[in-house]
Amino acid sequence: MTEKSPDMAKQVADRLNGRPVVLIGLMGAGKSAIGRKLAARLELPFIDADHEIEEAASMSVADIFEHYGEAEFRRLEASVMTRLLGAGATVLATGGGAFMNADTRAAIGAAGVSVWLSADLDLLMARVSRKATRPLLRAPDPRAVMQKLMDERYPVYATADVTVISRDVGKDEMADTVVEALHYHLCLKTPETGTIGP
Ligand SMILES: Nc1ncnc2c1ncn2[C@@H]1O[C@H](COP(=O)(O)OP(=O)(O)OP(=O)(O)O)[C@@H](O)[C@H]1O
Ligand SMILES: O=C(O)C1=C[C@@H](O)[C@@H](O)[C@H](O)C1
Ligand SMILES: [Mg+2]
Repeated sequence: MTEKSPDMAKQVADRLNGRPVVLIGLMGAGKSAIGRKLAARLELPFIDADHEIEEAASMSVADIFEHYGEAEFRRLEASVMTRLLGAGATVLATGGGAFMNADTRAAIGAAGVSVWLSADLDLLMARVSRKATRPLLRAPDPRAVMQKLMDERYPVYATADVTVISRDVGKDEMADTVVEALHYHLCLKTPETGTIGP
């Protein structure tokens, strides 16, 4: 399927003016899948932070957790995020925990435009149950883990510049919705009132 509004995407890309769009959200929210389609619409490079971490460590995220522990993964994640945020205008899909690091959050705020893909528990569980590669969910009750992560993280994710509710619609429709939300944030909203300008 083709994108709905190439003009809108072009205006968003112009307004980004060298800044990355940084996608945040829980596992299964669609950061990687929607991020790839968003990048195509904005004609920007797509970067997946989890993939970059795997390249830097020459091993999978699951293996880093298993062999070095979560704390070491978080250190590596923070350092990779610093590097990626300096890469100019890109669409950057973060790992689900990256925005929970205060330094990383501040760096995202300074360098980029953050977009939270917010999704409810049922949708997330339906999505993540397709693959067993996520180390945090290798637990006796993955749904309870996801609920706990939602409780801890959603108040922090909610500080993102833009929030898009992840709906059970196709990926192209979701990517179009993100373009529209970015267009509203970057091109229509006035900083003073938060409403549509001038
Ligand atoms: N809008 C959508 N419609 C249908 N499937 C989707 C949609 N968004 C994501 N998916 C699918 O859900 C699964 C999880 O999505 P994805 O891997 O993009 O999540 P993520 O936010 O990157 O998660 P993680 O933090 O674990 O990397 C994938 O199989 C993806 O293709
Ligand atoms: O939500 C999280 O903390 C994680 C999400 C994934 O993207 C990976 O970064 C890793 O599995 C941890
Ligand atoms: Mg991902």
